[in-house]
Amino acid sequence: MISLSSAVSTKLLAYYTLTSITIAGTAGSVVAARLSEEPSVHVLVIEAGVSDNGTDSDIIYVPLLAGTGVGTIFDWNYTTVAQSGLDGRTIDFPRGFVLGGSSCINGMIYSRGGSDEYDRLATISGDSGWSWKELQQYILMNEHHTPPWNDKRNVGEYNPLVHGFGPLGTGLTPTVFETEQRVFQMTDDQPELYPFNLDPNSANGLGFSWLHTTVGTNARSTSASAYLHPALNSRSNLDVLIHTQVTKLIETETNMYTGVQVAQSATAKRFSFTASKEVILSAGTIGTPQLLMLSGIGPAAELSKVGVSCVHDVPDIGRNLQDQNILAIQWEVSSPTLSTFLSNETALRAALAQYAENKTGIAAGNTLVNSIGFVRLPSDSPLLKAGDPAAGPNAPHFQFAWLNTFYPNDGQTTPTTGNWMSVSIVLQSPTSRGSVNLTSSNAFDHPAIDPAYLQTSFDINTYVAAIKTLQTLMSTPAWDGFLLAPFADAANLTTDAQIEGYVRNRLIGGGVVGPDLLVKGLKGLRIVDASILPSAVAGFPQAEIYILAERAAALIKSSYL
Ligand SMILES: Cc1cc2nc3c(=O)[nH]c(=O)nc-3n(C[C@H](O)[C@H](O)[C@H](O)COP(=O)(O)OP(=O)(O)OC[C@H]3O[C@@H](n4cnc5c(N)ncnc54)[C@H](O)[C@@H]3O)c2cc1C
Repeated sequence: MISLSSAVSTKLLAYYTLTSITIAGTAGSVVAARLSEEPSVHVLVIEAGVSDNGTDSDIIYVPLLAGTGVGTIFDWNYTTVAQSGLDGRTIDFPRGFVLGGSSCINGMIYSRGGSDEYDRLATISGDSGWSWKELQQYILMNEHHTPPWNDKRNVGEYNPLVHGFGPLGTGLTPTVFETEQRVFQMTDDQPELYPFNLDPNSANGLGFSWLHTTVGTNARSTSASAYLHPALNSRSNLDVLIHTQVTKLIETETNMYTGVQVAQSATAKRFSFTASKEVILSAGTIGTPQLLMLSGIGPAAELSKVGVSCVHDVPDIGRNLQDQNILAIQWEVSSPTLSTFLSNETALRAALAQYAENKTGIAAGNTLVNSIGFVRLPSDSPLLKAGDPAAGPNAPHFQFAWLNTFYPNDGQTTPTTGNWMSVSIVLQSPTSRGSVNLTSSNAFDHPAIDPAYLQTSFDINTYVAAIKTLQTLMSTPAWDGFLLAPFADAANLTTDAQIEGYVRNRLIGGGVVGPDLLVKGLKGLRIVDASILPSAVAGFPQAEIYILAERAAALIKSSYL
């Protein structure tokens, strides 16, 4: 890693021709590391945020602390604009502000989504290379299954054949709670209603499964730790700048963007770097459209509102923002869960001390969420009359994840006593579409983020259907003797109107390029990150982003050689 001042004064400007410049998020780190495998390619990686190895990096890497990076120095700490679908609330919209991007602060769930998700991408892009079948090599070169620290074998809990040999470590829980036993009791009791799916990372996108998370043997695996640092430690053709924000893309020739302007604060001096080949924009769903618009590439009418002159009028930039928000229902239960342990400060301190000592114990593995269910609306559901927004006939409409603790929604306070578990509900194919817009021409001002939650009747009614499905499922015999009572807030969710009120009050946030990912109509500018996905992904997005970045890197490499 180098500082901006040394990059400017010596090495990068004086001695090298940069081949490409990328940004160090989840996707960008994969692309940079893969490109640097070719010694003739020199890559500069630029990250606005902090190092993943500095102060407080335990928050990132200790598996038990997953989730606590939100709202810290590792987060951009964005908030949305007021959401009319959420009774006017604004909600937090976390994104990673760190080397490795959001892979350092996310919930660690690694679930690819079934084949329908990728086949839809291939159809929309017109490139069969994005289909499930043709992506297999990139799927396998991205992650590998690792047994947990206690060497639990996980036999019958996953399918080794669908896991590969890539840098990212993924694994299953070392510690099983009663919650998981009950979930799989339910699939055993009623397989026709609640089918067991051996691995949600297989082509099958439906059913109830054990869940992989991005926990290697005993630490979180991120795109920084798995891809970037090993490359950085062993190659001289890769440089990383942190605390350095790209403020603008530079048009180096007509319609060609191979340069970037950077700065360390709103008032600091601007510097620029130019690549001989291209700039690979991987600033994520908020950063990428923001940067394009700051550079005059975007919808002319929106740009003129903040005094940015439009150089290329591209109406789609900043449109179609989709976010899969989360809603939890919590139950008090009869035996200890992770919540029991988390509310015992002495036990928590002892676990963190044990982890610091030898990387073992409850802090060394995923314990929060270990089982998941992907469910479709019934085929005769009136909600599907106007069309089915899911990726295909084997793609889910909603997802339930069982959490071994009290997972608070907006406005709820975690109880200090009792044993708790929660089920989070996530819509898989929301039809509401929002936007990202500039609030000023200053790159350091946060943009206006409007996910437009619950703007369509399909979205709100599918939430209502999902909650009713969950209520049925949680009243099957498998849960007898374990569930005591739902948390007071959710105790009276009987009518559709009561359920809708709960959703709107409690919910929390969770085709600009061609098939080659080059920005249409421009040269030297490619986008590789979640902002190019045309629709929300069933499952969880990070796995699809890693896979997409692997193929993108291969396409880019072959275009250089
Ligand atoms: C709290 C949270 C929980 C999540 N949980 C899960 C989960 O359990 N499973 C899952 O699959 N997905 C999860 N996700 C989503 C997933 O992590 C993201 O979709 C994915 O990591 C995004 O990858 P990306 O490469 O598109 O962007 P990011 O990884 O966000 O990378 C963008 C990078 O660009 C940098 N950047 C932005 N603008 C600039 C600029 N102007 N100059 C320089 N650098 C810039 C950012 O700092 C960041 O490092 C979660 C996300 C969050 C925030």
